[in-house]
Amino acid sequence: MTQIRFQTFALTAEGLACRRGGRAIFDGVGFRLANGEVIALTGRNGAGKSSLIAMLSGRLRPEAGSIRLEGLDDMPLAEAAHLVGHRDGLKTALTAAENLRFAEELLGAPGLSPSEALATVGLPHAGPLPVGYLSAGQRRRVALARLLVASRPIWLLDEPMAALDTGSQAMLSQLMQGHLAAGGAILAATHGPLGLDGARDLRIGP
Ligand SMILES: Nc1ncnc2c1ncn2[C@@H]1O[C@H](COP(=O)(O)OP(=O)(O)OP(=O)(O)O)[C@@H](O)[C@H]1O
Repeated sequence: MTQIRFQTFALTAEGLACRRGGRAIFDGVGFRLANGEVIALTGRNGAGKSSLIAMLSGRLRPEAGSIRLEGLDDMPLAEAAHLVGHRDGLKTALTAAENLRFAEELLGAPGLSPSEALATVGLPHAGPLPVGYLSAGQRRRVALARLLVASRPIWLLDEPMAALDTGSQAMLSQLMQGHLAAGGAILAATHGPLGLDGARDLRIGP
């Protein structure tokens, strides 16, 4: 049985509005996300899914509305959330293990070691390889392995299944299930199924 790792928390967004390049992208977006919950963020291309994730990770200011994290001893959302964006954010000249060591030091809250995390995502031999040598799906899996080297309660994932083959998609569903069972929460922008029971749909845009 999975052990609960995370304290009680609730992330609440109300009346969020987004404007980019002078254009209104969405407004009136709200949700509540607490321990063990998952939200599948859906909407057409350009609806603003990545923009909403950027707001939640503190990289983009909402035009209106509020984002509030309660619990977790008043930890700021930027420290509680783990972002895997749709660009993988890896340093291509560094090896897979070096990328994960970098993430471990940057993000704190140690989880698995880089080699354990790589084995978990099915890349046990990729540690010494420069990330630039890896395929798109393998790079994606290294990016997802960052979720495991630093233990943070809220996962913000932008198109996490992109570039993954069927087996890797199943592996990711299992990782997400484990995170939820440990008391974590997930908000994932997606165009397809996440393979998780009980995911709530949050659709933005027309
Ligand atoms: N830095 C920026 N400056 C101006 N406009 C931007 C910027 N980034 C995104 N946009 C615009 O904001 C809108 C929302 O983009 P966003 O990437 O959030 O959509 P999305 O729902 O994630 O799309 P997709 O499904 O294609 O990934 C788009 O019209 C996009 O062109």
